[in-house]
Amino acid sequence: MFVRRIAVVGTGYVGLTTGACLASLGHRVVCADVDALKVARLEAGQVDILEPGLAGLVREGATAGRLSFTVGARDAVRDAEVVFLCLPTPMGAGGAADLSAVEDVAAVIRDVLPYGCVVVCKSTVPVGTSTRVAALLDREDVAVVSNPEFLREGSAVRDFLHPDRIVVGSDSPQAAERVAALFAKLGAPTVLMDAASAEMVKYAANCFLAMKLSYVNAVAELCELVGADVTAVTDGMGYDKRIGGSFLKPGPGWGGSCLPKDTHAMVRIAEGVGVDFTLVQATIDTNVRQRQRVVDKLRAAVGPLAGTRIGVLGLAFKAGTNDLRDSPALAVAELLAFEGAELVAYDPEIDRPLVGMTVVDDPYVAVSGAAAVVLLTEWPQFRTLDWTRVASVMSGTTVLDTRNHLDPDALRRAGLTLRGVGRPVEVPFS
Ligand SMILES: NC(=O)c1ccc[n+]([C@@H]2O[C@H](COP(=O)([O-])OP(=O)(O)OC[C@H]3O[C@@H](n4cnc5c(N)ncnc54)[C@H](O)[C@@H]3O)[C@@H](O)[C@H]2O)c1
Ligand SMILES: O=c1ccn([C@@H]2O[C@H](COP(=O)(O)OP(=O)(O)O[C@H]3O[C@H](CO)[C@@H](O)[C@H](O)[C@H]3O)[C@@H](O)[C@H]2O)c(=O)[nH]1
Repeated sequence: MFVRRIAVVGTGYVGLTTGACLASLGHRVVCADVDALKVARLEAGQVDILEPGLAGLVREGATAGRLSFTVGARDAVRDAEVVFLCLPTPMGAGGAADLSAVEDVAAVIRDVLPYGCVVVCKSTVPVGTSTRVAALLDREDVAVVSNPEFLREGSAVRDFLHPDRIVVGSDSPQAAERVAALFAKLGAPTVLMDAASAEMVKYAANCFLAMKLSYVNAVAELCELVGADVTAVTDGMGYDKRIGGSFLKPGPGWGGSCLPKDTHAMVRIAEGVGVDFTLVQATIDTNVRQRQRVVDKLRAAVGPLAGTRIGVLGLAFKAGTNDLRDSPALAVAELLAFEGAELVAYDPEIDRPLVGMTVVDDPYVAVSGAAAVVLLTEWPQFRTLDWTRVASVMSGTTVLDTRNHLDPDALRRAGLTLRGVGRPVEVPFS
C-alpha cells in the first residue's frame, strides 16, 4: 500500500473519524480546524464527541507520529497529496445546503496546494459542488473528487472501517483511483462513478432512509387506529429481503444532524431543476406530524398540559450519541413547553442546561412528581430502571414510550400504564 500524506479539513464527526481511521491504516494525516480550542484539546488527546474507539485511535495515531492537528486549513494542506474537506454543510436559507464553509476553504487553500494534489469533498453537497470547488481552486493540476461519507453517529469508527460500500466520483478517473486506493485495506466494495452521480448518491440514500422511517411511522399511526401492533407488522415485513429488517423502528420522528437537513436540501435541489419532489416533502411532513402526535397522546392521557409536570427520559437524537442537533426529543420538548408543560429531563449523556426544561442528572429526579413520563431516546439503561421506584415518586401513572423500548411486564407490575407507538392503547403483556 502507498502511504499518503493526507490533510483533513474539519475535525467534527466526519473529519476526526476520517483522520484517525486513515492514520490507523498507515497514512500520515494532519487534521485542521478553525476552532483553536478544539485543536488544543485534540492535541492533548481529548475527544469531546461520544464515539466508541475514536479517542483510542486519536491517541494511537498521535503516539505513532502519523496523526497531528493544526489550526486553519492553509498550513495543513501545504505538504498534502490528498486533501479531504469534511466541513459542515448545514441547512441554509430556505432549506438548501449552506456551502459557505466548503467554498471558503477552497478559496483559502488554492494557492498553497502542492502541485498535482487531489481535493476530496467528503461533506454532503449538492450536485455541481465538485465543479464549483474546482472553479474556486482554479488549478489545472489539482483534481476534485467526491467521496460521500455514510457513517452513523455512535458507530462512526466501526462504520468507517467496515463500510457497506465506498463511493468515489470524479470526472478524472485517475484521481478517483488514487482516492479509492487510500481505502484499499478496508476491502469494501468500491463504486467508481462521475462526480455528479457520487454527490447524488448521498442525498438519494439519506432521503430513502428518511422515507423508510416516515413510512413506518405512518404505518404505526394506522396501526393505532385499526388495532394492529406495528412491532408485529414490521417483524413480518422485515423478513422480506427486498425490504430488510433495519430502519423499521417507529419513534417520535427521525432527527440528527443529517437526515433533516439532507431531505430539505433534496427538495430544494429538485425545485432548482423544476421538479416538485412530493415524495420527499411528504417524508418531511410526516416526520413533523410525529412530534405533535406525542404531545397529543400526552394531553389525551393527562388532560391540559399547562402547569403539568412531565418527566422526560432521553434528549439525544438517538441512543449512543450526545449530539442534540435536530433531536426529535428537543422538538417534542419545545411543543410541550409551548403548551405550558413543566419539563424535567434526564439523559445519561447530557448534563448542560437547556431552554424550556430543567435538566437533571438522575432519572428518578426527572420523574419525581410527574403526571406522566415520556421516553424519547432509547437508551438501554431506561429498560432497567426500577419502575416500582418510578411509580412511587410519580404523581400520575402514564408512561409514554415513543420508541417501544420498555418492557411492558415491568411497567405493568409497577402499576404503571404504558402507552407505546403503533400499538394498542394499553400495551399488552409481552
Ligand atoms: N455527522 C455525521 O454523522 C455525518 C455522516 C456523513 C456525512 N456527514 C456530512 O459531513 C459533513 C461534516 O459533518 P460533521 O457532522 O462532521 O460536522 P461537524 O459540525 O461535526 O464538524 C465540522 C467541523 O468543521 C470545522 N470547520 C468549520 N468551518 C471550518 C473552516 N473554515 N476551516 C476548518 N474547519 C472548519 C468546525 O469547527 C467543526 O469542527 C457535513 O456535510 C455532513 O452532512 C456527516
Ligand atoms: O429504525 C429506526 C432507525 C433510526 N431512527 C431515527 O432516525 C434518526 C437517524 O438515525 P441514524 O440514521 O442512525 O443517524 P445518523 O447518525 O444521523 O446517520 C444518518 O445520517 C448520516 C449523515 O448523513 C449518514 O451518513 C448515515 O448513513 C445515516 O444513517 C434518529 O433520530 C433515529 O432515532 C428511527 O426512528 N428508527
